[in-house]
Amino acid sequence: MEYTALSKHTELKNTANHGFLQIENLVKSYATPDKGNFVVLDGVNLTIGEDEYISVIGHSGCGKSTLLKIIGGFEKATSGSVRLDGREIRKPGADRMMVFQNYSLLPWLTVRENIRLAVDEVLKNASRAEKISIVNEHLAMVNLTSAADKYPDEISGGMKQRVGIARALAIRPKMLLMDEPFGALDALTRSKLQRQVLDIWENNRQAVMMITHDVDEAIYMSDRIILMTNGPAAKIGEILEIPFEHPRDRMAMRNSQEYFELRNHALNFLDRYFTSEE
Ligand SMILES: Nc1ncnc2c1ncn2[C@@H]1O[C@H](COP(=O)(O)OP(=O)(O)OP(=O)(O)O)[C@@H](O)[C@H]1O
Repeated sequence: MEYTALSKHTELKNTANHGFLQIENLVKSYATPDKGNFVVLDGVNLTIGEDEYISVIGHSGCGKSTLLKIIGGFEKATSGSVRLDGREIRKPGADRMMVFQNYSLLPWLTVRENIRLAVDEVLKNASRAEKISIVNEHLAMVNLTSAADKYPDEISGGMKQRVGIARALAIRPKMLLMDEPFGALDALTRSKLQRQVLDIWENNRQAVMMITHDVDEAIYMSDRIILMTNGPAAKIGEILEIPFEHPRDRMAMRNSQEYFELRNHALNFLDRYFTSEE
């Protein structure tokens, strides 16, 4: 299969002024009992702007979640540096919130209480009235006001994911880190929630890094797509710039020649790496 070169949209290294999150020469390896040192990420360089929506795509096991966890402060880099707003990331912090695929809600708390707990932990100096107002605002933002007093096992997967997103946004992080946030949802719910997340982001822009396996989702939502090479020792293979203005019209985008080219380019990249492994 021929690999289309979209040079106007791709770059191997960041040269633009996106310096809110700065990742330099990031290496992550694990000591294993049988195979010695196992290198997962081998020299990742990336900078992201404070209001940019970034997606990360790559084959299973290439280290996408590891990258996100290092930015989240849950894993330590073996070498290299990761800075947010000029400060080295060493541990988790309220400036970065994670949204996982498996919801991770506390089952003994209601929807409202799950969001309130995060607000209480992070916004310690806010008054009670302010906290109530923040929780209500974020419940409304994801259309969950009427489900506020239900427990996680009384609501659907899409609703649970909306609680996770509302909880993450309620503490007003500088950066939102999402690990396949729509992966467990049916196609219709997925599409609605993608739109909802974009609506929220467009009204209140912040830095977002989202892992996905879905090229269409990545093109629809992101400003840039990070295409990872296969692991072990994965790196950034290419960065694909998505030129469509926000807010985006999914149907109009999909019918454009440019969308078709971007989609093929990303799929060919993934195919090429997949084939080279065989
Ligand atoms: N604590 C650990 N110890 C040893 N190896 C690990 C550890 N955590 C992750 N790995 C390895 O690092 C590699 C990357 O894992 P990671 O979960 O980041 O990949 P991924 O790209 O997110 O995969 P997927 O798309 O399947 O979720 C895998 O080979 C995994 O087995």
